[in-house]
Amino acid sequence: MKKSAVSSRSAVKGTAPILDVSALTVERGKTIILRDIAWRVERGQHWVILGPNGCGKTSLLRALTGYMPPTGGAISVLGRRYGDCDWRDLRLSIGLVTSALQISIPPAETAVETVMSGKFAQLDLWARTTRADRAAALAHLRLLGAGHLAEREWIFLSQGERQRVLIARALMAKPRILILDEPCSGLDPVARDYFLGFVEKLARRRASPSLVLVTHHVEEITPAFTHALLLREGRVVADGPLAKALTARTLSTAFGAPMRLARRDGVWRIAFPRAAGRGRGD
Ligand SMILES: Nc1ncnc2c1ncn2[C@@H]1O[C@H](COP(=O)(O)OP(=O)(O)OP(=O)(O)O)[C@@H](O)[C@H]1O
Repeated sequence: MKKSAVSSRSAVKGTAPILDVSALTVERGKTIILRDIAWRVERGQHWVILGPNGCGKTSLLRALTGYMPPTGGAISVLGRRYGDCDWRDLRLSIGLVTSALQISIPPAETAVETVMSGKFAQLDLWARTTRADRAAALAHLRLLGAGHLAEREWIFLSQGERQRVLIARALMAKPRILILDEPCSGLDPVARDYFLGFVEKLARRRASPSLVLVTHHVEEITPAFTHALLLREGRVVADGPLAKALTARTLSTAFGAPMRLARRDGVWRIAFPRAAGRGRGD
């Protein structure tokens, strides 16, 4: 039986995975950016994607959101496959919070306006919104601990505040999966800890979309994350439940350097064996 037939049947039953990526390959010229990626996100799972610079994380996100057409394989969202239906429709099920968005926000736009613009997953459309949209936007801001910022203009928001406003904005479209692309970059350690507290709170809500956190840092994996996908050179090194997929061995393979991994007081940490501490002064 063809895979698409299986997918659409399970969608009818309401049992389709939220995201189903199979044999995904992306090539540009002679460069193979992603090779034969298989990845499945089921309801209630929260994933972390880890891997070194250039391993293909951003390319995978771009493929998932329809901006990087694959050269092979298939991507389905809730049983509906890219190529078989309007990709803009599928896009609405996938919220993406990425720093690339930040330059597109008008500097004088208030936080609540920015959040309302997320209803259509497009910029500059808040003028078509209603009082109910405004109430929803304020509720999302409050959920992210940013209710007090509602009338503050974008240009005045700190980096951590901007990230929370962009997450509230992404929630306006009621996505089934919410991708946070390196959301902690640029945050100081205290702001990072505070921000991760909100991510954890969001993940633990019953109505939360499945979260996908893209990061280089294991410290950012809060307890609500259940699964991990590790990439290296465009390939999957490991995927599955955290306890199985995230080990010293898989991390060392993904990052191409020996590492130790430990979890203390709920916080993951890596350490480098002494001999591998190149240039660290010890
Ligand atoms: N359109 C393209 N044409 C050719 N090569 C590309 C293209 N887009 C990305 N690449 C290459 O694919 C590889 C993966 O890039 P990608 O940006 O997905 O990595 P990444 O894991 O997100 O890296 P980082 O952690 O540094 O953000 C890189 O070597 C990049 O130069």
